[in-house]
Amino acid sequence: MSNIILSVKDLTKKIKSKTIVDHVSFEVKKGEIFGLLGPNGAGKTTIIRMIVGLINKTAGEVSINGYNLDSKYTQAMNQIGAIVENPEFYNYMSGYKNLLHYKRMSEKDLPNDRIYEVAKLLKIDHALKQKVKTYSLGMRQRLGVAQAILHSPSVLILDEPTNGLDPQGIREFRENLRELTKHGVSILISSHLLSEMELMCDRYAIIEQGKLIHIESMNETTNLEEDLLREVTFTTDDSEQAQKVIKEAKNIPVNVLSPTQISVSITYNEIADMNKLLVENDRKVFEIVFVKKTLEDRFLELTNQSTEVNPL
Ligand SMILES: Nc1ncnc2c1ncn2[C@@H]1O[C@H](COP(=O)(O)OP(=O)(O)OP(=O)(O)O)[C@@H](O)[C@H]1O
Repeated sequence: MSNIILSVKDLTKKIKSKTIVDHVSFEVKKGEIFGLLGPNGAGKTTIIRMIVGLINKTAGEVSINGYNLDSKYTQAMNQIGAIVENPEFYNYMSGYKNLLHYKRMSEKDLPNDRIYEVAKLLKIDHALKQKVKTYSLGMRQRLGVAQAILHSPSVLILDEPTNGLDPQGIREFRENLRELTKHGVSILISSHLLSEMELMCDRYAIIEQGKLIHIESMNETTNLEEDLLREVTFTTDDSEQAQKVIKEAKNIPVNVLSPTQISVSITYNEIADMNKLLVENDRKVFEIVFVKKTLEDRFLELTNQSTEVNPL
């Protein structure tokens, strides 16, 4: 069985003469959380709407768990669970009844136990008897995911799912999604919030003006071995002396940040040498801080934008 659950090839959407999505290709693997990241208007929602069959694509191919969206539409759709707009519920019915109603509409003959199973997975089992109108936004969101995965899809697709959630809600939601991946569900998620994507995704694609400009895995973003210059801060007993030692030995710029702190731009592999140099020249080194590259750094490097994307 293939490890690729969702495959998108040359997906394109034109509306009149405007190309909104331009030959976008990516793959989502089993059990991974894959992010579509990009500023407002980049085309993320349009990509998702094409994948879930809400709008027609102009060109390209989508297959979900091996089923081609064009030739095996029903089978492909059965593999998808999605929340593209805010999920709608019957507010005066309980969470359980909402899920039961949804289950009855499902093509699959699902056992009632499946309701408890998904509710437990999303940690709303304690609230199943309560009316949905009493649910917090976070709980409604989780009920939406429970509903979307009721029929055991291979891939869950979420468009900006944390919009409006508070930090605690976002955190819980993140944990819920991670839990789902442990049960083999793959997740495609879109967001313009860099920090959120950084914590949530295993891999992400950057979308800009309808084009996919880069795919990267989160470990690449924080890969310490790569040969890139980073800001490293050394806390020593004497900044002036430390600066002198480094300048004489290495002839590189040294910033004095405080009487005890200096910073230099070096690679990860040079940190140990720099420490040795300072110690051998009688400096006491108390702390070394290596500034890891964040997703925001990568985003700005790749897109050259001053950032429409909220860096929070
Ligand atoms: N039906 C349409 N007709 C014309 N233009 C459209 C249509 N749908 C989307 N667009 C345009 O396509 C571009 C991409 O929109 P899309 O909603 O996919 O972006 P997005 O990355 O999801 O951004 P957001 O986070 O704001 O939803 C935007 O410039 C939008 O105005």
